Amino acid sequence: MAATGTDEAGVKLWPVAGRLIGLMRRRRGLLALSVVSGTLAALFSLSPYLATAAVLMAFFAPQVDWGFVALAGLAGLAGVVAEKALFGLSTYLSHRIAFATQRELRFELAQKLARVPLGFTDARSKGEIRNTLVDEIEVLEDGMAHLVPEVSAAVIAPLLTLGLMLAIDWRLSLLMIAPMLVGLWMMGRMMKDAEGPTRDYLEIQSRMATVAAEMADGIATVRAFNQDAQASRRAGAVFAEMRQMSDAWLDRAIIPGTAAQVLLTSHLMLLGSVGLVMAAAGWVDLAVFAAFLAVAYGFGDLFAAIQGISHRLFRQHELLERLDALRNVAELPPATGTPMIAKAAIRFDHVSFSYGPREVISDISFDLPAGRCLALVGPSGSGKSTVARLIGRFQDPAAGTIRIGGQDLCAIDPEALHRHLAYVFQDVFLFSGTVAENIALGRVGATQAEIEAAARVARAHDFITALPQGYDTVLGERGFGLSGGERQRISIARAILKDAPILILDEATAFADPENEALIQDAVADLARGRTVVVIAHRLHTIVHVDEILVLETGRIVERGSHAALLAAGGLFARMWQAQEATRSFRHATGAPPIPANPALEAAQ
Ligand SMILES: Nc1ncnc2c1ncn2[C@@H]1O[C@H](COP(=O)(O)OP(=O)(O)OP(=O)(O)O)[C@@H](O)[C@H]1O
Repeated sequence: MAATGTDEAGVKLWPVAGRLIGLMRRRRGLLALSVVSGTLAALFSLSPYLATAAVLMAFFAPQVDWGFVALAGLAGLAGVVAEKALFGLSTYLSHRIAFATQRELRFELAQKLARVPLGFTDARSKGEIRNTLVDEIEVLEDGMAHLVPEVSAAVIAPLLTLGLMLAIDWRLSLLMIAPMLVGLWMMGRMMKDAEGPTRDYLEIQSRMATVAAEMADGIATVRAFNQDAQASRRAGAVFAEMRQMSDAWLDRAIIPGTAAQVLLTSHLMLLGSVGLVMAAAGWVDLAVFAAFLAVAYGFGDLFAAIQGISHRLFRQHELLERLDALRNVAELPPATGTPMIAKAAIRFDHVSFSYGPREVISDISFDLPAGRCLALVGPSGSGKSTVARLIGRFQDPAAGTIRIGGQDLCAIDPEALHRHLAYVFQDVFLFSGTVAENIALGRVGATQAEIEAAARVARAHDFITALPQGYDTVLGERGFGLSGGERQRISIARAILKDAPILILDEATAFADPENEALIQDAVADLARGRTVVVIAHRLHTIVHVDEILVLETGRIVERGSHAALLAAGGLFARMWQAQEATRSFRHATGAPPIPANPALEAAQ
């Protein structure tokens, strides 16, 4: 048994059990009840063997007491009934506790994900997070649910029985447990060997989840680029890796595993043969020997249960480590200041930011008074979105300070901050729910009338009412069924409903249908009016009248000023403008629909 307590690899199973129990500590009353009923069940499980032993001892006595024999038989039977009932109760309770704990863990992790910098979820694949949140916590639940009844069965009852047996005859007791102890020691060695492979196994399993999620999420892109074969090859490589490591583990485990199994079940043979010789020689009482044989028979089952629990606990060890890794991710430091924002003015003071070792924002400063509009322009990858995300404190800057209403962003309560900000991103996330629920994301508790009013301003009401169930139409996992333009308008409706004083707008790059685009721009115009606006602009003619334009290149502000001033300066902005104007003239010359100007930002003045 010692081998299961601490194997030499340093995987200490008792602390793992302790941690699992720790996870369930909130329900310690029920847990105690489960332990008591599990222990009693384990003790009662020995009753048929003890009853048989008693019958055999009575049978070998000089005078057979048939009344006692009948009583022992009945007691054995009653013990079996009690065992099943108590085991059922223990399992029922431990499952209830485990389900509740599982829910708490998932909830805790979901909340945690809301508090970590968004960069964390960017960097880790969605599949990996989903794997921990869904699959790995499911396995932990299994560990928690089976821990108490199985530990009771595997440890407490054998220990008590062993004590009793030792008191009756230590030599026969030794014969009974010696091969088992060697078998358990071998199992411990195997677990030591399995530590690395188990970690690899879980890591590959996590990668498989990532690949599966990518295949499901990116299926359209994969097909569009005719990359089915390539994607299948990538997935196939991970599946093959999993198979290879499972095969290798099987090859390594089969011989010691079989030997351990033989040892764990050979106690009956050893006790039977050596004990018989001892009984024949008169060294032990025949009745005691017969009783030991009966108990040893049941003892084997109990030791087999130790194997089960050790295996389960061993797996939980790795899962707990992975869970801890997620639970211990550093959160954005909590705000220390007041939850109020006085004015919707934004100021960047020498702000820099890096993704890992790579600096993507370098020494950026600007001042955006409340109610004004700032445009961020620049080549792809120049850092426009990163600046916008820093305003929402998706990440904290590595250097410099960002202030809203004169307060350091880090001193503003995150909830207050997000109440003051509305984002309209290009990539609109629609969750599985009705259209109304998706719009109501902008303000919890919004009434149907408010939702509809927002949808009208967002020029979304007409297409929504044309949907099969109108506002009650359920949208798919990623808003399946709505066009890009329609998604944008849902997103604008959300922002209108939110009515935040600061608007961060990532201007949609392209919509095939100019009518749709005109609608969006009208909606944005209404949304932007009277707010402080930061717009990531891709089409330069849409920001002709904004208060200030920042031109970014590789994370630095290379030019700044009004549209006219930047054109006159003849720098990067002027070159970008000329390139876009050339495209617009070409579209005009070829009769392609004109790209409408963006009245939104003019209206925001
Ligand atoms: N999660 C991330 N991890 C590492 N690097 C990132 C991450 N997100 C963005 N970057 C890098 O940061 C730089 C700035 O990206 P950002 O998205 O801010 O540029 P952008 O100007 O908005 O580009 P675009 O116009 O193409 O949207 C880019 O070089 C990009 O590769």
